[in-house]
Amino acid sequence: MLDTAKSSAGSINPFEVALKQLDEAAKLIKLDKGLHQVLANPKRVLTVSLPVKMDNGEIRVFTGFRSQHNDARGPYKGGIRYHPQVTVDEVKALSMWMTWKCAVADIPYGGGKGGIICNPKEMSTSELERLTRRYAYAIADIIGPHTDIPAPDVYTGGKEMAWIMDTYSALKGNYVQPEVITGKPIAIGGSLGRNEATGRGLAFTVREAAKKLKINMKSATVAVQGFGNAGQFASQLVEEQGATVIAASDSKGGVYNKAGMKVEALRKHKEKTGSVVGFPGAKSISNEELLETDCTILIPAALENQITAKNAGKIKAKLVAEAANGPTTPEADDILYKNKVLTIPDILANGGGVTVSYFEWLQNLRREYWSEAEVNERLDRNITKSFLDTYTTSEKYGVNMRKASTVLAVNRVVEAIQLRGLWP
Ligand SMILES: NC(=O)C1=CN([C@@H]2O[C@H](COP(=O)(O)OP(=O)(O)OC[C@H]3O[C@@H](n4cnc5c(N)ncnc54)[C@H](O)[C@@H]3O)[C@@H](O)[C@H]2O)C=CC1
Ligand SMILES: O=C(O)CCC(=O)C(=O)O
Repeated sequence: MLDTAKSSAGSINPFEVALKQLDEAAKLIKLDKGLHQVLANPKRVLTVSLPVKMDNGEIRVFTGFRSQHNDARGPYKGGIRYHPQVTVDEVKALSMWMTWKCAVADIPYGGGKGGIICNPKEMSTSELERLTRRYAYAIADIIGPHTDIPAPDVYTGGKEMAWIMDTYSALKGNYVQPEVITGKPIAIGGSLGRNEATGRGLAFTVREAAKKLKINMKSATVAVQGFGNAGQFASQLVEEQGATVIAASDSKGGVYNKAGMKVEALRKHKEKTGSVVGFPGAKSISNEELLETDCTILIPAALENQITAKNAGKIKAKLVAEAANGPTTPEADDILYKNKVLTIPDILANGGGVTVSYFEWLQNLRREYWSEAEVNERLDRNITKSFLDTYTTSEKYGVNMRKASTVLAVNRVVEAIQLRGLWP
């Protein structure tokens, strides 16, 4: 049953979007009906109530979720999102996209995702710690180093991962188990390069797409929606390839300067003021206007359902590189394809994060530490291959990159299901 509540990203239900994308891929590869059903349903969705004592002494009960979509290729893997409008269907969609993402990256994981309905911006650090530990306690029996390995997502990061690792380790044998979670601070087993990995992977896919489209990165202009972990590093790394960032935004609004804005200066401004808004020399724009900016590369790096049938026809970029999960609806995909805008889909473009999470997990299991150069080289090799695999699939089927990446992923997951014999 579909949840009718709004998600973090508005009124379009992300799970309906994910199901439609699956339907389209299933049609292209003439997928068996039973297997289609298997893939349309997460294997398990856990909802938990999380009582937390707030700083003022009141008890508040939060709701949390963990959706485990498919583990045919390996343990469930995926981040945890804190947002006031998280819904169960959003988490289900995100877990399905994780299954496809890990298959496109060809790393041995399935897909999972978690979320808590809360507003972390209005909570103290100690309230967030009590909430995170309560959540870790509530999901401890379904996560684990070989079953389900969480990671950061919107409004979570190293500190939440550290609390989850600590709570899980204390509960399950009382010895340190860093391999239960990725995206940890370096001092407790995090990997060098993980913090930048989503943006770095995206920049590698942009480099490859620019070659195909014959875009000269030195004269390319960039608009980035969402200036958090993914958006900041993505824009910094495309800037390093020679491009100029002319528009950026966050939840409070956006800024535009035709002459360009240095990413480091934008980051410092956001660090100081809490937003990119008010960046010296730039004019204010809305998040909607940012998407329609006249630029070469558009990087949606915030939430789902930003490019829809309403505004897709107004996108002027030649290339859309999706750092966010689910920023484009299927109707908008068709419009962009018709208008010859190349979209590097989320499950390919932002796969750098989970790929380096995989490297972190390997390092933890072996109690090893890799250099940042080694992490980045491996990421480059891996994501470049995924880009080329997807591009070849899109040519083979004559479809856009989203359909190609979903077909590639579904074929890989189905092969694993069939070999293992996991029939319904
Ligand atoms: N962090 C990671 O490793 C990965 C993140 N992603 C995806 O990237 C996207 C962003 O995640 P992170 O950067 O990790 O989160 P974050 O919490 O670091 O940053 C989120 C940013 O989005 C902005 N934002 C929130 N609502 C917005 C709105 N309505 N319009 C414009 N901006 C808005 C926030 O102000 C913030 O700057 C999400 O879709 C996430 O699922 C995907 C793969 C990996
Ligand atoms: O690093 C990971 O395990 C997953 C990150 C994530 O949630 C995502 O790719 O959407």
